[in-house]
Amino acid sequence: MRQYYGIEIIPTKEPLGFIYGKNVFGPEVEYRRLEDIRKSLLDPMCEGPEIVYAIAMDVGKSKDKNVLIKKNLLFGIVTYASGRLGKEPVRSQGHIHALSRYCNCSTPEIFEIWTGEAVIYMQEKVEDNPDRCFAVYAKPKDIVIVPPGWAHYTVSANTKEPLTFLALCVRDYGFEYERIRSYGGLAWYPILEHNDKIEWVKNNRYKEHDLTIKDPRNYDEFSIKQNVPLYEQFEKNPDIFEFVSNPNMVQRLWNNFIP
Ligand SMILES: O=P(O)(O)OC[C@H]1O[C@](O)(CO)[C@@H](O)[C@@H]1O
Repeated sequence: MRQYYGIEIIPTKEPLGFIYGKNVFGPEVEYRRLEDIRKSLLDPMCEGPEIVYAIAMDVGKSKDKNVLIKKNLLFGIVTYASGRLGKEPVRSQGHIHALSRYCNCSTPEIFEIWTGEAVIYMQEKVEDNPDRCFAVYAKPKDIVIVPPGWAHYTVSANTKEPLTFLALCVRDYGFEYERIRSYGGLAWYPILEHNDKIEWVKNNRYKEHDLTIKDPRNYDEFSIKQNVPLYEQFEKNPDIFEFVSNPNMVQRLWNNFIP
């Protein structure tokens, strides 16, 4: 893993967290505990690991810190506990990106899966009609973009190998939870069926809606390549990621966006 992902950050299981390599900076992890995320789960009373995931926001190579600041970008890394949340696989609670002060708009996020398997679930709106809902099934090396304003959560889809992913977002990130919690979560819940396969259950607090299940795609229009480490792409050409902190510069690409 170290060789491929272009930056030396090693996920640890006990305690859940990270070891940073030489010349790599990163903070103490923050934890999301089961108690913090219950309101967005299918069964808010479910049993599961006490600490569900560990997050380090603002990691990178020391040499790149100034560029990250200048471009108003931030890499975060997240690693998940094993286990399950009642019938659901281990997953994040889900959020919408709050408005950034710099662009006065919500911002996108780019995910790169490192270990395990992920489903990146996303829906256009958190209203009675959530509009389009997608579940993108991603494996190590896959890159997935979540557009500005969409609500999303990330599922650890392989019960045998917990998920770790890198994400690129705006530096002044903020998360909105209240609307999601008022609906008891997002419009679809993943549940683990026989053979640990994921099935999708509608959240009936939303009106009639569909789910599109898909694989990751190429993002040629953003000049982002699949199968080239995200961090390496940033090192080579940080300019291509300016749309993350300034999504309005590619406004036309967000219309009818398919992840
Ligand atoms: O707000 P939640 O759903 O607990 O998840 C927080 C994590 O989600 C991510 O934004 C990925 O969506 C991480 O970068 C972040 O730390």
